[in-house]
Amino acid sequence: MPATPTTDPLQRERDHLAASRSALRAMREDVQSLDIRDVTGTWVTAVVLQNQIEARIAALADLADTPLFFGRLDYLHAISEELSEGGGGESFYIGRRHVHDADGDPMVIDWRAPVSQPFYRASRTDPQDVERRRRFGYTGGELTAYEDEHLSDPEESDTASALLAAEIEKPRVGPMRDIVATIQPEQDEIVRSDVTGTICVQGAPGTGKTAVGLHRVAYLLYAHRERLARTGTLVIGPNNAFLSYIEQVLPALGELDVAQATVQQLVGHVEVRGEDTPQAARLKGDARMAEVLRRAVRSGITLPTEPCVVVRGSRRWRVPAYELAEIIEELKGRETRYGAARDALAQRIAHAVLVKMEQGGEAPDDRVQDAVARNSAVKAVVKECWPAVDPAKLVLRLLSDPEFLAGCAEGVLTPEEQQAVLWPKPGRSVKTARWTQADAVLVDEATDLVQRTPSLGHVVLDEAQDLSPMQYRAVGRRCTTGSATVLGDLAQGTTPWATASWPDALRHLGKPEAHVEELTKGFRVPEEVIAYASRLLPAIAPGLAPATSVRDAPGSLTVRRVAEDERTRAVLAACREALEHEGSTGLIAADARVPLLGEALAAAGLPYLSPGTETSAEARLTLVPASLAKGLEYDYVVLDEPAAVIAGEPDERTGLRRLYVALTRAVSGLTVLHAEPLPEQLR
Ligand SMILES: Nc1ncnc2c1ncn2[C@@H]1O[C@H](COP(=O)(O)OP(=O)(O)OP(=O)(O)O)[C@@H](O)[C@H]1O
Repeated sequence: MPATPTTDPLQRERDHLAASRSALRAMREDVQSLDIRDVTGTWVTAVVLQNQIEARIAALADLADTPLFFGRLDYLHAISEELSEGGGGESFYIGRRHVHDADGDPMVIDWRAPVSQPFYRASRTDPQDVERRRRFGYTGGELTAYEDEHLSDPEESDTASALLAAEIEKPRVGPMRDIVATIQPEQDEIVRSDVTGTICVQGAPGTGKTAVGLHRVAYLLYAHRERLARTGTLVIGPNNAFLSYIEQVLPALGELDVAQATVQQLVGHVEVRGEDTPQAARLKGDARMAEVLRRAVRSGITLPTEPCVVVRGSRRWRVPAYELAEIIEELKGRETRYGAARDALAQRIAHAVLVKMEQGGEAPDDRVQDAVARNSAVKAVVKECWPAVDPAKLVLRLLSDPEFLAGCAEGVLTPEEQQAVLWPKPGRSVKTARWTQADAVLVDEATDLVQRTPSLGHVVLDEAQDLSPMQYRAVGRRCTTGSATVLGDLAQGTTPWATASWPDALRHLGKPEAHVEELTKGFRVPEEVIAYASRLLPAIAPGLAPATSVRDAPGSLTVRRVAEDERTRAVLAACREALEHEGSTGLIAADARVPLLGEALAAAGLPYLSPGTETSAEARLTLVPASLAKGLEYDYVVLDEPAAVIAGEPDERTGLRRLYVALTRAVSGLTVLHAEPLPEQLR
């Protein structure tokens, strides 16, 4: 603190920043100086405690390039103790984490605390008791500017925030960043919605779906820390390139324990080496397969023809076949998992034996029932009538044996559909079979029919529009007792089974009651570019509202026709031109044209990266196959030959959707180069 308090408001804020930094340092030193030798009992508790302490020290690190606070709220009235995280004052600094001084009074409040909420939600029509909202601007680690809104002042009118604009325009280098400083009211409603409810967000490209999903996890972990630490949280994305792009957002928000996976990784019971035709993939992804599998799993259940005779000591106890059959029929009628019912069968037979023992004058207890359940005669009945099922072997048989499939699929799949589902060559063993991605999902379903899949506390499912009904089921069983955040854009669905309606998708997920929210304000793509791309909407997703953009950037779109033999040279020139600007550049091309363009870039001495490799100030050009562009963004995009992007897909609508994805990746400028005609919508 300076000796004489300054009257310069900016300096006062800088002083508060400096004081908060030293308070944070003191908090860290406090933790570092903890001596656990006296408090720990065993070696194990010592290790656990030490790990917790180290995690806490890491969480209290002061990151030089992330400002400790980005906003301040001045309330008209004092806030209740409970809401203010212990601070009884009227003014709060909002940041990524809570910082308190030596007396325990807050210097910075966590953005997720209730008292911070008006920073995101208060408006002139609903000031929420906020007199002044202040946003801070930073250059490097230095606090250099602030912007005020006097929400309760009727004389003041709304002006666009220059700091928000600057934040959005900041060049993209490196992985995705957090947006805590500028979450918008409609986004905040999703971020802070209740943990018990599943929410589905339909949003045009760049409306912040991914950002909102990640911030929602951070918020839920704050609001329900214990519960979610126990049950776990998971973010699901379309591929590893995407997951590495987003992987640093949550750690930057102090959340280090959120798992990430693709759907394929979730269902990795078998090694995937084969590929399906689109028709086979569509059928295998169809929800009707769940019924086929259910029947397959239960197909081995038979009724006994012989009684079960249990010998104990000198006596023999006999459960007649009809009684065994009754037990089996009763268990079949219940919707318990196959494996659990199998365990129950042994117990039920043992119970029947016990009843006979009692009738015979004995007084057996529970231990006797357990022993009888393990008796070889009982086990033999279980093995015969309710055989153990190996899910992978079962699916292998289903996809290899036409008669078995016909038996299980009768009345569910037509004979032609059954033919399409069968492998072209029967599989010999689980290890050697050419499993496809869709097959792995079937194995996952079968596994769950045998034994319940454990549920997590919360799952974020990004780019959800690309999942098949069977994939939704696979994700759904991982959040049966938890909730989900489903994010997607129907216009960007590029799989043969892409979602046509969110209510259908949510039904397959097992969350039919979920709310569907729509985001339409785009933060990535400039107006001119989004308007151009939106011309495809009537063809690819009629009924969806086109996105607007928060930014008008005249000159951000260039569409140029070039002669075919000039095309590669024009692409190289456009990349060079884009690289003259600050930030990242993506060259997006049809997958088939990527090798050729890679060679051309190398020959021209232009170094480039693949998606998933982090861009840095030195390496700013990424060569992106159109199939991997989803979810990613670059400051400048050069799009090579739209006709080839369309031709790379099995049908025109999917081709146009792939093109829509490619057209919506640019933050500052998009250059489209084509030798072949553009699709009619873009002419
Ligand atoms: N409130 C915000 N403030 C600043 N930047 C934002 C905000 N919301 C979103 N953004 C930025 O806009 C860009 C697009 O966001 P995001 O990737 O989450 O969109 P999306 O809807 O998932 O897009 P897509 O459909 O293409 O996957 C990101 O750079 C993100 O940081």
